[in-house]
Amino acid sequence: MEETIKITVAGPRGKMGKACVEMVASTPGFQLVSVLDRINDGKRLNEIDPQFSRLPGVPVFTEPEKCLADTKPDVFIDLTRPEAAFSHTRTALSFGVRAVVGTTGLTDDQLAEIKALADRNAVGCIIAPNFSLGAVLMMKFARMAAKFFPDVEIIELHHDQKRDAPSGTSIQTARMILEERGAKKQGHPEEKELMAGARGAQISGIPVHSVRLPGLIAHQEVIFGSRGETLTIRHDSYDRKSFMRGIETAVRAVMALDRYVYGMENLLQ
Ligand SMILES: NC(=O)C1=CN([C@@H]2O[C@H](COP(=O)(O)OP(=O)(O)OC[C@H]3O[C@@H](n4cnc5c(N)ncnc54)[C@H](OP(=O)(O)O)[C@@H]3O)[C@@H](O)[C@H]2O)C=CC1
Ligand SMILES: O=C(O)C1=N[C@H](C(=O)O)C[C@H](O)C1
Repeated sequence: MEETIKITVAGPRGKMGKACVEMVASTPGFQLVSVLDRINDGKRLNEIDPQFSRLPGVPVFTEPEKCLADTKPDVFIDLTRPEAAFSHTRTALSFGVRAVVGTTGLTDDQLAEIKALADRNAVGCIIAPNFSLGAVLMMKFARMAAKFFPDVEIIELHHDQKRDAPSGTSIQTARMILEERGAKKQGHPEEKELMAGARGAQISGIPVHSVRLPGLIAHQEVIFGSRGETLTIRHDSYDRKSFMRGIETAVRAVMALDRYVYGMENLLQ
């Protein structure tokens, strides 16, 4: 029989954290041993949200070190904010606790520091800007298409409570496209932006446009253009449950890892 995987979730009052707590609590072989919150130290999970009334015994911590030392998880999942995620993940890896990080907005320098720590300590760490299978396939299909359609723009659309722009998924999509076609200037060589931002953010020549509206969850279009045709690859998350299968996969995968992996596309070969 497989051993139970003990898990801590950081960000349990957040949109993703709530969905993740539900997933962990209802997945056979997973045990939620603690949650790490910004507030509510010393309380129980059922006291901070009635949604979790059936999980009365789960302790809430605000100090990562105490949380990890007292409850000894096998895997630490972070779904918070970039600065918190950076600090939490370094702490987890220093404690020898494997990490699965979904929080977006970490800088390249922060990611490099986390990678160095995970690899040096030989502790598994998976960071993914998008855990949904459809989004990972969208990124892979976009990389394939770029070989034949080098001109591309990305439109990412999210709920209006999202703090980071452009989204982690759109940045990773652009980077995967760049692996195939390299950096290049698109559009007219003398193009001028009459209003700042009109042509979006530029990732090595790929324009990325961010839309934030109530009613949306997480959506992205990758539009390729060529003579007389366009190809649009679109993905839509209509429910945060779409990310949970990937987090479950990442938790199982990180148990067998002794190094850093960025992106679910590197696990789903
Ligand atoms: N990889 C993926 O597949 C996905 C990634 N994301 C990313 O996940 C992150 C969370 O998204 P979402 O749930 O929508 O955001 P929310 O704002 O709904 O939730 C973030 C939560 O983190 C809490 N938090 C902030 N600082 C700390 C801290 N130091 N310790 C513990 N908790 C803290 C916040 O508490 P408070 O409000 O009190 O500050 C809040 O409850 C974002 O970076 C988002 O981009 C989202 C969807 C999918
Ligand atoms: O904040 C969100 O909601 C999401 N964030 C991730 C990102 O920045 O790409 C993943 C998904 O798009 C939802």
